[in-house]
Amino acid sequence: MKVTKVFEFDSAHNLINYNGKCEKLHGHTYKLEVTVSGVPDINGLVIDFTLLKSIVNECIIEKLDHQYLNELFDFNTTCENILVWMWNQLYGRLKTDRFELYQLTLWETPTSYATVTKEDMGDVES
Ligand SMILES: Nc1nc2c(c(=O)[nH]1)N=C([C@H](O)[C@H](O)COP(=O)(O)OP(=O)(O)OP(=O)(O)O)CN2
Ligand SMILES: [Zn+2]
Repeated sequence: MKVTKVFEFDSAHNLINYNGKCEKLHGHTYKLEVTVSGVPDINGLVIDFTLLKSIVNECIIEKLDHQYLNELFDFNTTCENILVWMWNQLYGRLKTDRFELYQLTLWETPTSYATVTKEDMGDVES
């Protein structure tokens, strides 16, 4: 079974090696969907949403919210590259005998998003 929690954060960035409006400084209200797969425990929880919130806030949101992403990262701050970083931050924190990180979807605008799954990333550790 899969369970998903949705987060939002606001960050500024500009793309590098890019010819277009996104080479200029601009901001997004990013939306992040974190999906965990596993077997419900005896009380019917795959992972407690409260625990999931606490881990994602610590590993992702507190680091990126109201930040200029180009100052934090040495890679081009595309959705795709940010997702790989997020996966590596979260994978080890969301892996137990009963559940694990399954999918991340990052919305950059209401019409643009990227998704990464375990199939894309394999068994990487943070
Ligand atoms: N494959 C990718 N392409 C682009 C990315 C990206 O992360 N991955 N990022 C950008 C820019 O950061 C830009 O902010 C988003 O582009 P776009 O969807 O074109 O933004 P709009 O505000 O124009 O969205 P509309 O909903 O179409 O108005 C560019 N490309
Ligand atoms: Zn952008």
